[in-house]
Amino acid sequence: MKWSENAWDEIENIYCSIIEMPFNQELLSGTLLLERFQFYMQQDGVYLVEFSRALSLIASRCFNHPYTLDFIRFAEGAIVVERSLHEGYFKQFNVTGTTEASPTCQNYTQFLLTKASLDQVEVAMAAVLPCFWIYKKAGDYIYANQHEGINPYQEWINTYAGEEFGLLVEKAIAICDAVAETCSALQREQMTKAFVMASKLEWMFWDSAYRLEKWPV
Ligand SMILES: Cc1ncc(CO)c(N)n1
Repeated sequence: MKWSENAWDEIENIYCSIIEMPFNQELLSGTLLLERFQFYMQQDGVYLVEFSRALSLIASRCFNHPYTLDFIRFAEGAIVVERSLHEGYFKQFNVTGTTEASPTCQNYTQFLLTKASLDQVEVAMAAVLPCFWIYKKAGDYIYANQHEGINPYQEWINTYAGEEFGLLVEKAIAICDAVAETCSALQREQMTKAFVMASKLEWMFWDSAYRLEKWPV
């Protein structure tokens, strides 16, 4: 069994819970309150900047030139999506100003940056994989189950259900499987642990947007 198959089995229940979340169900029906989507967009802007820094760190730590190039491209992709958020949705939905990270966004991005800088690079690669894989799966699910008619969030749905993003995701999974082959059982376990933790944080990210999460102090 490939490492990724086993890792996905570990998070299947988290993924199922993610697609059932009110945020995603309302996104697919187009009924999600604009305020919640705006909150999400703004936090995702913060997230994507830090995510691309984590990917760049991993790129610099790869031993193998093709992987370095792949991670540089992933980092570039995250910045391109962030820019298009600013130029598209931020304008369309009147989202302004810079934002402080919410508690969950802070938790998630710092987790990724810590893994990317301090952990074994294979573990860092596993930590960023849910960001690709869960979004692809959730994007495909939302795309396939969306309702007839106009959905104000269509462009977002198309981004993650799109073929271009799908190719990046396949590559990220294939790299994790290839590096897992070179790891010990203990190291593979650490990869899976990081993968599961990032999946929990993905769940929390949507939940925090739905709740319009604030700092308690
Ligand atoms: C929180 C989050 N995770 C993953 C992605 C997709 O890269 C995103 N845009 N935002």
